[in-house]
Amino acid sequence: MVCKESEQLEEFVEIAKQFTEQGKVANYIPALGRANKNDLSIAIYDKEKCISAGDIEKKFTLQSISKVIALALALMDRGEEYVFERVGMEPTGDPFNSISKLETSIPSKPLNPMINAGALAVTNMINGDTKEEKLGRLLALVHDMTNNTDISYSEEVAHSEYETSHLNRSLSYFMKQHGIINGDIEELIDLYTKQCAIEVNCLDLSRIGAVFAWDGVDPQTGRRIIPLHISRICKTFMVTCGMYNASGEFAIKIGVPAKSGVSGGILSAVPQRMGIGLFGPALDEKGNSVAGIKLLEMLSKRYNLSMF
Ligand SMILES: NC(=O)CC[C@H](N)C(=O)O
Repeated sequence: MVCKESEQLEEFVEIAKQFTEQGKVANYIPALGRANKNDLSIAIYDKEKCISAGDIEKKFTLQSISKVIALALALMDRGEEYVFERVGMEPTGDPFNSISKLETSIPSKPLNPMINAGALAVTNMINGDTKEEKLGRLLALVHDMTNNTDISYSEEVAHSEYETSHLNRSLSYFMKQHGIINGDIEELIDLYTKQCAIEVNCLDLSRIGAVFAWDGVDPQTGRRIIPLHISRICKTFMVTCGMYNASGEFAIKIGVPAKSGVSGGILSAVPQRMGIGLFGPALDEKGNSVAGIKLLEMLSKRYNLSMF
């Protein structure tokens, strides 16, 4: 399906773009620091059509958005009992990379799969004999959800994060000590950084959103990609933890399941209505796309998107 530029959407983008000046691009992963902070683009995908505004061909890495896809795969591979024995279901109220609650939570396990500790534990659960096979299986799921088999990962971004992932290594070693994860930590960090470096554009992201919006079914082809109960779990985590420690405010102001990443991408799934993919690399202090949130807020008000 071709995505058509929409004048109305373009107007919203122009207004939201004014907020990019208030944000900063992430630079703790050196390769992300080169993004243009004034970019803002969006694609909206539903059963009948796709509309867009801005440069929707531009590629960006999934970063934390990959956490929700890895969770779907781990749940398909291992089942709910196994996964939730090792990762909790509660929001943290802390930044995404916080280490503090790992030690103080009882039992000692990451509070949810959307923070880095939980995501590392989830990635460690993906089935496969080698890290290449695990990454291949994750990419295959992304290909199915987007209907785009060209998607791969950015070696540059993966390498850049791998070289600087000291905190993620610490989280992983802590969890290994506590029996939450097993295996070689360097292999896990290699897989996790490649997972985070999977490159998509807004259209791909909107198609992923549409699969979640239609409970695991691609609304275009009618093909089931993720079981209904797993899609529901993923969407629930998107509501409670998807925007890190801004999830509460996001639920009030926008009211749709969403997952953000430090590259500036936001994936949203409006149940039974649309998938939304947007990219705006200028981030607020919590690590969410500042103009992206403004744009979603305007769209939610205008089209009454809140599910609450
Ligand atoms: N919030 C994010 O997007 C974080 C993802 C990033 N790869 C990290 O682990 O730090």
